[in-house]
Amino acid sequence: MPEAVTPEAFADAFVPDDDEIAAATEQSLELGVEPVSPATGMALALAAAARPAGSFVEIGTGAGVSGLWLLRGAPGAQLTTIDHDHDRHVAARARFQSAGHTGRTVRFITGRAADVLPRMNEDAYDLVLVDADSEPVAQYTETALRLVRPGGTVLVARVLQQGKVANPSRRDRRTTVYRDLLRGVREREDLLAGVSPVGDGLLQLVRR
Ligand SMILES: C[S@@+](CC[C@H](N)C(=O)[O-])C[C@H]1O[C@@H](n2cnc3c(N)ncnc32)[C@H](O)[C@@H]1O
Repeated sequence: MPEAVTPEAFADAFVPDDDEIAAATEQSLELGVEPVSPATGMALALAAAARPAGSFVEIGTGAGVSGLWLLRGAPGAQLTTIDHDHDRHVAARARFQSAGHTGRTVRFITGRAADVLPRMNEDAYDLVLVDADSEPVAQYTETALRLVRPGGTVLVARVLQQGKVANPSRRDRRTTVYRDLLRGVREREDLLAGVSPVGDGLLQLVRR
């Protein structure tokens, strides 16, 4: 078992190494993208594994780390991944190919989420991961809930914002956006909602 000083570090160290994900992580950092943490990635893989042949959407490809995790959990799934940054998509495409995922498995849509999402089919996907810009996160989440079929899962990364969301004295715009998102989904009868403190916080929603 790994030795680690904090529960978070322990949870990250517990995740087995994966060369492809390590390479994508390195490339992300070179491109100035913060990828999901190893423990968050494994949480994505575990959620994905429940839909082995599912159709997934990812908002915020980066250099491919979170997408590789989703496909590690469900190698038979199909992933549509959206990012407005062309260079990041070039990098991610290379990483997916290197990991053995062909164009039949991964579809890239290069564009702004606000333009792309309204053109996607509703009730058509099994899982949507939201990990893009923060200001429209509630809007993305609402749209994601329309894209998934009943029983489908929506995951939203980084919802705890380095602990700021849990601290009521923190009222900056970004923190408030995530706090309002969590408040808004907590008691909805059409959802099952939970927050996991993994990484920077992962909101997990199931559409009833
Ligand atoms: C935090 S990074 C995603 C990291 C990635 N999920 C991972 O774990 O490797 C956020 C990504 O969202 C993209 N992005 C930001 N705003 C966007 C928008 N409005 N539409 C589409 N992509 C956006 C950025 O280019 C960036 O690659």
